[in-house]
Amino acid sequence: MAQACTATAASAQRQPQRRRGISKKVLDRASLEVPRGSFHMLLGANGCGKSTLLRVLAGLFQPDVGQVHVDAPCGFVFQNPDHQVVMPTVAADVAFGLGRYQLAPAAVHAVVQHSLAQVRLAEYAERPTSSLSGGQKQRVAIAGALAECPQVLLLDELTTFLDYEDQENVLQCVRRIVDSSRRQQAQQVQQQAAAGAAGAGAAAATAGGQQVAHAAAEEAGVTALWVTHRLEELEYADSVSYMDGGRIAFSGSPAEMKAYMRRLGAPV
Ligand SMILES: Nc1ncnc2c1ncn2[C@@H]1O[C@H](COP(=O)(O)OP(=O)(O)OP(=O)(O)O)[C@@H](O)[C@H]1O
Repeated sequence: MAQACTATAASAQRQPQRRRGISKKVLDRASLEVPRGSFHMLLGANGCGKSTLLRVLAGLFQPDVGQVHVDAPCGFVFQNPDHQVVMPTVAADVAFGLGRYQLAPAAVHAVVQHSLAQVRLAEYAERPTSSLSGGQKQRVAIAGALAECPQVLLLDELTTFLDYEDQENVLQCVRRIVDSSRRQQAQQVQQQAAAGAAGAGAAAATAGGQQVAHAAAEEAGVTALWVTHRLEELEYADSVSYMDGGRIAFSGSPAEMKAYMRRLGAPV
């Protein structure tokens, strides 16, 4: 399957502000592959380098060595929604990033409503952002990222500051976004195959349809890369990578990940 993001042997050091002159290796030849159209989790203990790798993928932080590829455009959502949701109303916040595109007000309104519908907050457009729960704010932040039609969502520990119900809501929200993007992609494949059938006769259309289906699988919609240290969030993922000491130590399915953790002696 094609990859939406890759980091190849990325190494990086960081220098704590209070300890100038002392730098610490945070990424140590980290290599990550995120399948296109998947909900991929990057799991690991606090401080192992997950957020740094996510920032490297987003272009917010440069590695010392290594190579990075990310399907553009990509959207980043931060751990603390109070750092990202800053406008007085929900609609204004989702529209914030659209300011650079010179869209007509009606087009902005349509994009905002569509993005809010994707996170199931369509009724909240005129609400003050100060009245939202943490989970609702995270979904508004996700809607703001979606408004710019990303192919990749880079999501940094979104559940850290949320209660259990909000954690579930945000996880389900991302799962739905990936699934509905896949369904839309599949529908486009069918429509294109049907158009091919109408134009080229049934036998040729079957082959043509297969080619289109293959091409669409290569461009399989929105990819979500979700950083977390919570093993219990794995049930929402299609695939997972485990980071340890600045390196990707394991990648596989959630079931394979649990088996790997059991071999390490973790209570899974
Ligand atoms: N801005 C920074 N300046 C200096 N050191 C930093 C900075 N940000 C992170 N670090 C250090 O880099 C290491 C990796 O941090 P990072 O945030 O990437 O890890 P993480 O796995 O995402 O952990 P957490 O879950 O705690 O956020 C930590 O030791 C941290 O102290």
